[in-house]
Amino acid sequence: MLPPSTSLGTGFSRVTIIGLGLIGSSIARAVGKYMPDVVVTGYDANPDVRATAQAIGLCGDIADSAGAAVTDADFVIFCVPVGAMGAAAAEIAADLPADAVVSDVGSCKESVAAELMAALPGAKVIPAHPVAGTENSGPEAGFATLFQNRWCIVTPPEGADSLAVERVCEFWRALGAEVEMMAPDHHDRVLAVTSHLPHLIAYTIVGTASDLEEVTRSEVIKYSAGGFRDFTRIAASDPTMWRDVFLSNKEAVLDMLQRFSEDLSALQRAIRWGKGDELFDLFTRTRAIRRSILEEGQDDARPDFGRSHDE
Ligand SMILES: NC(=O)C1=CN([C@@H]2O[C@H](COP(=O)(O)OP(=O)(O)OC[C@H]3O[C@@H](n4cnc5c(N)ncnc54)[C@H](O)[C@@H]3O)[C@@H](O)[C@H]2O)C=CC1
Ligand SMILES: O=C(O)C(=O)Cc1ccc(O)cc1
Repeated sequence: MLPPSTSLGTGFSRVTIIGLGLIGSSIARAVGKYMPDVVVTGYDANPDVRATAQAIGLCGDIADSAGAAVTDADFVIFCVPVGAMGAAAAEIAADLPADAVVSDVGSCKESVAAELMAALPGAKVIPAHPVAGTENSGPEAGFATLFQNRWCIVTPPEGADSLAVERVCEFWRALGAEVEMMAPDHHDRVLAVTSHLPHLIAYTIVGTASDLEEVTRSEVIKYSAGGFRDFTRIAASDPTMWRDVFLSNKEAVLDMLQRFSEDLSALQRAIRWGKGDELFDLFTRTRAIRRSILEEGQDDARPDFGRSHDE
């Protein structure tokens, strides 16, 4: 039997969020907005973050230990950097109610699922990844509409409790996301090319520009045209979070990087030998991909892409 029904049928009435940065605070705000009957408890290892969360009234209660945050929970979501998932889960192991569902929002799924299941043997662990975010971090960066019309990929382990899977899917739908199910290793390969490699390229190009001897730093800032500016936004993303992503999704990222390097070398040759048709053909194909993304309607939730935090 499900507990008394809450809004939109997730069955969850007491949600605990561990990690109150961009994603944790966005979930807290979104639950407050779209599931007002659900009680939200938050915890963050950083006392300054807890104090800010308290001051801005992020959730019903801010606990002062991870264990205390979960004692009454029926749904616990880890929103900490992927390298901190195992340690954060170990902290709640003694206090997690037996029937609670556990999930996370980590950008890599195979390693995170393994760490959560190892730290919480017997728990109903249903990992997920909302493919929505910004370059900002911290509890004040979050906003309730972050997940609206964005994908959330749910990666249930083999033999997962199907009711728990459905409740996690419903939770994300209630926050406005579209849910897709995927095997964790496939998720990690798809995200390696669509998210992790682009971040690596942005970090590299901004680093390269700032290391150039003959172009001054102020010239880079002054003359940065659209393309470079877009890279600087991505390269401003949280260093801890992205260090952890690359170390956790090492195999898939290295594989995609190898393919990327080969394609880059081919472009290098095309430029060197004046093969304009090769460049033109590639740029025509890539323009079509951009147009299909826009037609898909997975528009960007960031405010500087035409939406407001307060929507
Ligand atoms: N930033 C983004 O755009 C997206 C991030 N993610 C994933 O969401 C997770 C969180 O990312 P953000 O919210 O952006 O990071 P953030 O840096 O804004 O927040 C992370 C919070 O976790 C806390 N924390 C670290 N270790 C902890 C521990 N052991 N126990 C409790 N709290 C702890 C930190 O103090 C910090 O407040 C990461 O796993 C990331 O891969 C997923 C989708 C998008
Ligand atoms: O800000 C951006 O461009 C992003 O790509 C946000 C993002 C970062 C990490 C994720 O796992 C999902 C989304």
